[in-house]
Amino acid sequence: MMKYLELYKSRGLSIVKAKGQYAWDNEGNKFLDLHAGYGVAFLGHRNDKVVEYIKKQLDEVMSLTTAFDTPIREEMLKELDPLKPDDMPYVFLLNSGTEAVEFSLKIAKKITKRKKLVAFKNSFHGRTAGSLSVTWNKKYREPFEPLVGPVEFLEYNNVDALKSIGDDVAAVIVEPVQGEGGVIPARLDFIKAIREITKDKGAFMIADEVQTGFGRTGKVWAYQHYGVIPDIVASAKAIGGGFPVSAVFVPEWIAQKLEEGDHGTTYGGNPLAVAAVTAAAKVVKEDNVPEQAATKGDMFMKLLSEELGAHRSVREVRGKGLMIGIDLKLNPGLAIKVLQDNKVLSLKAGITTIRFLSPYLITKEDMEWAVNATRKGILETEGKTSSS
Ligand SMILES: Cc1ncc(COP(=O)(O)O)c(C=O)c1O
Repeated sequence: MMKYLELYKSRGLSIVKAKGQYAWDNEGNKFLDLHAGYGVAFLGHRNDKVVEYIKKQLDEVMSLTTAFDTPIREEMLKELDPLKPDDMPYVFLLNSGTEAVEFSLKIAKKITKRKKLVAFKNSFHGRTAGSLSVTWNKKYREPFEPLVGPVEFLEYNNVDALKSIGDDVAAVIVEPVQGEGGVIPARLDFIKAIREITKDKGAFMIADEVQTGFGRTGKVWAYQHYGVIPDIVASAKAIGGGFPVSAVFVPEWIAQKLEEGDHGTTYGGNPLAVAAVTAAAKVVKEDNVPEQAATKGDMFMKLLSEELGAHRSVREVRGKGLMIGIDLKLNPGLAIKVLQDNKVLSLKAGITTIRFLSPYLITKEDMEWAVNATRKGILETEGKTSSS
């Protein structure tokens, strides 16, 4: 009998159905899904519009390289246009977040003709060679070295540290809110300083919006909270409405410097992925998703702070929009298990943070459900530590 390689620790659940912000296991238990497949299901599981578009496309063309035009691609470009990152009318589709980062780094290296990359402590950009090189966690990186380099890791949210960026740097890659690293929003002065210094030194500023992008933080793109415009935006997760697809956005001047063969992908931009992005873009606009994420995120964060902020093991409730972390002074593993026992799926970030990547459909009742389950998780964690 074959076995699946367990590179992710099993959560001990068999999920048989998911819709909106909920998932059901094989015993009929209903879960509030704030894990959402690492945030992929931000537009809700099996969003009606996304399912409709994929089904329609399945009946037309399923496999095709982007060397051939399709009506669905025309439609996608039209739907994405009002949502595109500022001044970035060119998009290229890939299949995963890590690939979007790989291509972004390649663009920067090719155009600047420089090799050095700058990333930040606690960053996460993926696990293929290029993206892994700019990922901070040594556990992921070291067994596979030498990777792509040289890479310098600077302290996140430290403006002074940016002074070491010289004119040998091809790109500075930054998450506007660090996700895997612990749900840490960048400070305004930090992002502004990155933009200024990269401009000054002729380096690219790459916004890794794989986790933050497409409405989750309360703006379509999280960099838009900071009043700057990066050179390249890498996106994935939410942009496919649940379908595996990623995207790299670039301005005209960069597009003009790229040529045939600079990057490629057999599956990237396939008609099903394109249909999914088209539908996802429609949903984001028609349902005012970023505004909903902003309002609901504020409400959820306020509720979590008010109800749980005073617990002795809670260090901070933080985030942007519906990207929320509850940072504990203890390991969050037990709390995440208790949350799951109370039918709320969440995930870990950094070493001490419970992370909620809620679909935008979350309701006030769902939030109360999550708060109560989190309280139980925190109390049990505190009980364990005080009695041990
Ligand atoms: C900011 C960021 N970049 C890149 C990635 C890698 O994406 P993927 O797992 O789709 O390769 C992730 C995944 O969590 C991420 O959060």
